[in-house]
Amino acid sequence: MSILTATYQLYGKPGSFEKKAEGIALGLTIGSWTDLPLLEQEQLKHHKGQVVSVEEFGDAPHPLKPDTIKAEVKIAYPSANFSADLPAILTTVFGKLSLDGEVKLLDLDFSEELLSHFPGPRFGIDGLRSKLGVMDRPLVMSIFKGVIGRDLDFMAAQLREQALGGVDLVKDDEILFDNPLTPFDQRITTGKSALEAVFEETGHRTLYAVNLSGRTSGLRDKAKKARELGADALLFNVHAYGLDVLQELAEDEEISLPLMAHPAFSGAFTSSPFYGLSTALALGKLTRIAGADFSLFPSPYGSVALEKAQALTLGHALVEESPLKRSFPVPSAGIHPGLVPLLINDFGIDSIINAGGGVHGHPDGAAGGGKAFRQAVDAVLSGKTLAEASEQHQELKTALDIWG
Ligand SMILES: CSCCC(=O)C(=O)COP(=O)(O)O
Ligand SMILES: [Mg+2]
Repeated sequence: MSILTATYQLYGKPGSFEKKAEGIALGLTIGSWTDLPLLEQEQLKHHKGQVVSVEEFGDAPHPLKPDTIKAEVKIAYPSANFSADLPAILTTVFGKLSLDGEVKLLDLDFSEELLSHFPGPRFGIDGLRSKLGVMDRPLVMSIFKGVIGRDLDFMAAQLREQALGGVDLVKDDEILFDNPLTPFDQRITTGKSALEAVFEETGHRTLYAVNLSGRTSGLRDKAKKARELGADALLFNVHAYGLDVLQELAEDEEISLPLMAHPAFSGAFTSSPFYGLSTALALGKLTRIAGADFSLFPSPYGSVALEKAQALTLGHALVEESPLKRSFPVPSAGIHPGLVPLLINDFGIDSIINAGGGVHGHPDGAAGGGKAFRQAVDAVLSGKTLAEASEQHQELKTALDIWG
């Protein structure tokens, strides 16, 4: 029988965790197993959660309750207890438990059999690289900014500038929804012709990820329409909808488009050190399992920073060895060209450098901003410092002068 092992972080008095763990293992599976008649105990034992390990950290007291310490507890759940879908899994391992005091779900370890029920990314890092024909460097992505209240002409001009800067991808900002000035369908068709024009002029290919938004019941048809209209990729605010909605989109053969998961809303259930899910689990492992080809998350050094160890664990969860394809890590927020050496050092070349303000805020416009990022990437890959490269590249020099 296959199992799913959950790792939890708890706080409590030293020596109290075995009992607490046993309570969770029972409470989330067969309830008061020990009070049942022997025959029923025997019949139900295959459904009982098992405490796998309890590790106390005596040197990690609770910051506000110094008589309690941190512990990590692993509990294995028989897969016979749940159907092979994320709503059932999350309800089993962290349903009512998520409401029961300071408990944080750190990780879930899927058996290979259970994992086989999930799609993972349809394209993954290799598929996206093939689409773009870029195999040997981090991709560079920029974000539409200030498009709310503006029309399609503004959008097309901004897209053209970004593409001329040499970025590989441009994505909608996650706060751009359906609206009369830049409707979904026309964003796709207008974007496509703007990017095709740049390709014909320069030979550089840029893909555009349009924000798939609206009521859940309409998403599938909207995504299919996007494909018919020639969309390159879909941005999706997965955590506002739920991971299972992402999975539905990823599995649909008639959609079959790269899916870019935005982290909007996830801070509501990942940011607390005591409650919710770890960011690595929510934005890393589960987002990959559910089928995201890209996962955006706060980088450790930008304007909305994630603690470095968490960001690295998250990035690793997207690319670690697995039967599933790899998702692109996209560390984001407040990124400028001066951060490119750190980004490549920490996330490797199989990652995406993503910037909004760092592209549009460049004094030479978005085209200059895009070029500065591409110059920074080339400098790092050829073993030059950014300062050295900036002697040859004016756009990079300007960016470094402003942002450092
Ligand atoms: C918090 S990760 C998502 C980043 C994002 O959505 C964004 O728009 C970043 O823009 P910036 O101008 O900070 O590059
Ligand atoms: Mg944004």
